[in-house]
Amino acid sequence: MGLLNIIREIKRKEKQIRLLMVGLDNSGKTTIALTINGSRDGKNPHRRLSGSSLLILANKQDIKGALTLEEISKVLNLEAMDKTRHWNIVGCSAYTGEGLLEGFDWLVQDIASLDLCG
Ligand SMILES: Nc1nc2c(ncn2[C@@H]2O[C@H](COP(=O)(O)OP(=O)(O)OP(=O)(O)O)[C@@H](O)[C@H]2O)c(=O)[nH]1
Repeated sequence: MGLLNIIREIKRKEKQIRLLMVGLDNSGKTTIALTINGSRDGKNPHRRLSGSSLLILANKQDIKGALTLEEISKVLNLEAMDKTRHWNIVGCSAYTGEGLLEGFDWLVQDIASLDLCG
């Protein structure tokens, strides 16, 4: 199922997803939000993050010399994360759109699977 279909399905079921996007200054958060859905961005982070899905977008992969996923995983020590945490790291470019669908597709599917279990 494509991302748009999944989003439509969630809307049809009147479900809401709270998305908190965190990143370094100038990392491309706004550009990703604009590329994905137009002009909305999240300025109201929700406090209850426990049990939430974590998607790490390694943006600007179109730039030569950008850190690889392996390098970023190592720096962030992702493997040491709590094993109950659902997480994924995806390389992307908000300029070309590459990887964004894959990343958000995983996020939506993962949230849907958590919802079914919970
Ligand atoms: N080459 C390249 N540049 C990008 C990409 N995404 C964003 N940029 C550029 O990076 C700069 C910062 O992008 P923003 O989307 O404003 O970043 P931000 O994370 O919202 O920045 P802050 O508001 O400082 O937190 C802009 O000049 C964008 O055009 C990308 O995938 N590739």
